[in-house]
Amino acid sequence: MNKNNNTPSGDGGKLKIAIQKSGRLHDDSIKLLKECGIDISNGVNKLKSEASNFPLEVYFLRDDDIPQYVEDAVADLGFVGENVVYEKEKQVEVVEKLGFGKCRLSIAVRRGEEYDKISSLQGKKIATSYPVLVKKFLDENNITAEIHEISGSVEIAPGIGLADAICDLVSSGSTLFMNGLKETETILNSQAVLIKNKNLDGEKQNLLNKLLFRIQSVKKAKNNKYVLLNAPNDNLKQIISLLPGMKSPTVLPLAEEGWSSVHSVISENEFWDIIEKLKAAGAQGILVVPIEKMII
Ligand SMILES: Nc1ncnc2c1ncn2[C@@H]1O[C@H](COP(=O)(O)OP(=O)(O)OP(=O)(O)O)[C@@H](O)[C@H]1O
Ligand SMILES: O=P(O)(O)OC[C@H]1O[C@H](OP(=O)(O)OP(=O)(O)O)[C@H](O)[C@@H]1O
Ligand SMILES: [Mg+2]
Repeated sequence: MNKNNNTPSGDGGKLKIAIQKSGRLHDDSIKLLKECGIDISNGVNKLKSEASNFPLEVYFLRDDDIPQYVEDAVADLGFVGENVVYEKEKQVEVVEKLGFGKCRLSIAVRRGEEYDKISSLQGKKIATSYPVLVKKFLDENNITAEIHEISGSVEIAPGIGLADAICDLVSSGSTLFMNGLKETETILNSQAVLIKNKNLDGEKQNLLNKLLFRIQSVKKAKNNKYVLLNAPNDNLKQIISLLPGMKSPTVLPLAEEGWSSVHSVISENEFWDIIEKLKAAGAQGILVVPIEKMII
């Protein structure tokens, strides 16, 4: 592998990003690039695509292979789950959490089985596709157990006598439930992240900074709502004090005397709390609008 081909002369200075070809992260990865204003054609069975309006080339790969490709500078960047990044232990840098592909890596045992604490795993056989992370977890807790590596359908293992316990990804818990298992320990909380090669040249780092700026603007917008409301002037001060806004709320007079229209931005976390207080303070006609991009 020619590691020097990530120079401006090697590939015209284009950033190369690896995303999952198909599976849980594929659609959200494409969607995020789109929301960043990057148009890529995504034809069926196409393994490589070029953005028409950003110097970016997209490779569609199995998610397990992405950290290796990024370490080797075959790709400069990747969108991949933290679970895969930390299992593969490749020399890559995690740049940004992306807010999708949220799940956890958990130990589970048969529902009827007694399980008090981690020591219940002592001497047991654990089936998993994450041997590195499971070994680390067991070592940290001074547990000796046998790890049996399998590449998929992990939840079936206890039911067919292959193992006493499993360690696999969980989100809704329905796969565990349907296989008669109960979750007993979470060993990692995971979401999709942006990873980068550790030796990007200056030109590619500049492009990455541009992409990152767009990603952060999209993420911020998703975490905030634009709120418009009518406020009686008598209570205007109190209502304004409840609203953070990007600098401070916008206040405009309404046609009806004694009333103002107030516009502001509220973060998702404190949204319902603030709305309740606004209502109590006399705000009326509250409209909540999604924000597409947020640049501070
Ligand atoms: N149930 C889930 N909910 C949310 N995110 C998940 C879930 N399961 C997996 N993920 C995340 O999505 C990633 C891809 O999951 P997927 O099941 O598509 O992987 P895969 O079968 O290994 O795909 P590939 O064919 O690319 O190897 C996981 O590594 C994890 O980060
Ligand atoms: O808690 P849940 O919401 O049920 O999700 C958990 C399941 O999701 C993932 O598999 P996926 O459905 O992606 O299929 P795969 O095993 O083919 O990768 C994971 O490996 C679990 O089996
Ligand atoms: Mg995979």
